[in-house]
Amino acid sequence: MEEARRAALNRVRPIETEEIGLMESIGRRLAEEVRTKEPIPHFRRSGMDGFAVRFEDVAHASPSKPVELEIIEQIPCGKEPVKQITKGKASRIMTGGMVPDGADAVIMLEMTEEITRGDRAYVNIRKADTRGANITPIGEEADGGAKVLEKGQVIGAGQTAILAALGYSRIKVFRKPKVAVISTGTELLQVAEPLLMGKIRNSNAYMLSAQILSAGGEPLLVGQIPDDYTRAERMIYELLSSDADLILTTGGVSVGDYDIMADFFMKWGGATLFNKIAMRPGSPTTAGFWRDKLVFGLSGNPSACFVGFE
Ligand SMILES: Nc1nc2c(c(=O)[nH]1)N[C@H]1C(S)=C(S)[C@@H](COP(=O)(O)OP(=O)(O)OC[C@H]3O[C@@H](n4cnc5c(N)ncnc54)[C@H](O)[C@@H]3O)O[C@H]1N2
Ligand code: MOO
Repeated sequence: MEEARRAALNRVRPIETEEIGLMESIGRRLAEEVRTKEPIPHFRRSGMDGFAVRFEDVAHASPSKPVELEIIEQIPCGKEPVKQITKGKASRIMTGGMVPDGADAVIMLEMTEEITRGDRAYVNIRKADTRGANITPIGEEADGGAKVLEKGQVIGAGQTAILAALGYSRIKVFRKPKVAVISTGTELLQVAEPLLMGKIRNSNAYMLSAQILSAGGEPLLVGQIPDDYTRAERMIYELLSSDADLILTTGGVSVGDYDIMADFFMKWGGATLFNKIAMRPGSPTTAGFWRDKLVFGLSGNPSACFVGFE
């Protein structure tokens, strides 16, 4: 199987790229690596609601010997602090807030008690914690210029969040490959048709469309044809000079009298890469290429067709 995979992959060329909006890029593949422009976070960030302090001031604080500090500023998220923390001072800070200069620890609100005397506010600190406690230093999550996403990665929820956080409103992605599907089989009915003796509805074309979509391609259901060699040949040659990037056929690749795709791959103008794979289901999976296009002859047997595609 690895050999067959390699034979096919050796023939593929990288697809063109396009630049699209962030929302449209969800589910697509990145055409370039993504690096941070600034460190993340780009300011010292508090991880708790509490008080920004100088560790030195509270190093010996305990429930029985709390340390009292004067509150000099309120720092909600999104505000740049204006006051520096000096000896005996503290600022009230929220989770996600910017830690003021001079502070080197944030004490959780639960370890403190606020008091007011006259028109001044103070806080009693009952626990010292450690130097640097509850502060995310600049660049802790990623340095400025660090590679955070690889070329070729699928843009899922996490990747979308990263792109948004880094300020990418337009994304360079690979174009979706157009994958043409031809279903062969005289027994095939359209999905909406009533059943007839000996006939079945074409389920492979829809199963393959779902697989193509999951793999990031654009399915084109180009036709459902009977086991008629000339029609199949004409359809494939037309597709080879169309804008389809890849051609898939289902059915007719085994040794039966009407297995027209097996004949096609023996006689066509392209090169056949393999016409059997040591796997089950999917043993008659066939592949060839013509100029720069791959054509896969997948089995008609639904489970073999599914596995052959994967
Ligand atoms: N004498 C031999 N007979 C078979 C061999 C063999 O080595 N010697 N291999 C068997 C294996 S394994 C498989 S797999 C199948 C492969 O057959 P084909 O890929 O040529 O497929 P068909 O004969 O056209 O159809 C097989 C089966 O699937 C149904 N089918 C076909 N198209 C569709 C469709 N679009 N949607 C749903 N179902 C479809 C078709 O009616 C048949 O029942 O060959 C074995 N035989
Ligand atoms: O090889 Mo067939 O593909 O067993 O079902």
